[in-house]
Amino acid sequence: MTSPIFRTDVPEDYRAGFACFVGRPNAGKSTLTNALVGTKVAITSSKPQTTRHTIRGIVHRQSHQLVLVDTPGLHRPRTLLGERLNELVMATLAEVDAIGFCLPADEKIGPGDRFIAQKLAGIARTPVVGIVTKTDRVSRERVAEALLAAQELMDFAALVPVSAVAEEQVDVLEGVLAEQMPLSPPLYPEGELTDEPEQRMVAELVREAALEGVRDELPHSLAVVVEEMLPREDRPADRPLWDVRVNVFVERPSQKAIIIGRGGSRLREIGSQARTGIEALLGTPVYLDLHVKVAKDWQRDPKQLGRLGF
Ligand SMILES: Nc1nc2c(ncn2[C@@H]2O[C@H](COP(=O)(O)OP(=O)(O)OP(=O)(O)O)[C@@H](O)[C@H]2O)c(=O)[nH]1
Repeated sequence: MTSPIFRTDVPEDYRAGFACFVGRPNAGKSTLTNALVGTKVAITSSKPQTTRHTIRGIVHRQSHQLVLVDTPGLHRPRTLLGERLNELVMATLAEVDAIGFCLPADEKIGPGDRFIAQKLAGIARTPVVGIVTKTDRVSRERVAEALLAAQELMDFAALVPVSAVAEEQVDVLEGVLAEQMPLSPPLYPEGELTDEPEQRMVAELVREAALEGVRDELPHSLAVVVEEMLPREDRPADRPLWDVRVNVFVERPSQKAIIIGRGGSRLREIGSQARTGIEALLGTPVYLDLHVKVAKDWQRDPKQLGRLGF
């Protein structure tokens, strides 16, 4: 994906490579990525299917480097967008050095998990590590049961129970994933946490804010595009301000009304929450200009999908 930086001071047994997490919606993939990377890179939300884009976080250590590729959930496609997402996931899976299959400890294995297991079985080259997530939510007995159930599901290179929230076993999982990486010098320089363009992360922050507390069907109908991100001219050097112009696309006028809220109240809340995140990300105050637009049936229209960056 990126050309290696050849260093002479790394140990001979240094390992580096790509890993990604799969699992049904809400399995805990984004939270786990954040726990490993230690910074909020991937966007989490209590609503399923929020991770649309491939966002990488990098775990850089003395002995290994893990480049985490956070993919959208692999699920049965219902729309053209769903199909595109699955294609994207399969393409990513074929390229990585290890796959972490997340299975939440607080839920039984279901058809969604079997669907993913069957897909993964088709990628023979890549080792799959089974990860029983959210172990803090259940008893030790239930964790043991979940591990046994996972073992029945498919052949794993290793099986690790973990809690990203309670930070239990995160280091163990990191070690197990590192073992699966090929011998290689680091692929990215130290300190580089993500190679996602900032604009994409800004778009994700707005998307996350817009999804807070809305009805379940809305997430699929939202796309966010950053139109412009510029430092404002005529500002003193010690008091910079960035202008960030963002469009939120929905499919129907009724959805536009939900996002905007009574007298624009929801949109103001979305703007203020997103701005806090964007300011933290960019390290500068921003003026956020948010617009809500209707793009009819964008999920089914290839031309619109292209324009919206899918
Ligand atoms: N208690 C507990 N909750 C967790 C843990 N990991 C994730 N969660 C919660 O589970 C929900 C889903 O987590 P995400 O990390 O967004 O899940 P995801 O698999 O990335 O979800 P999608 O983007 O929808 O595919 C969030 O509300 C998290 O806070 C954990 O270790 N313990």
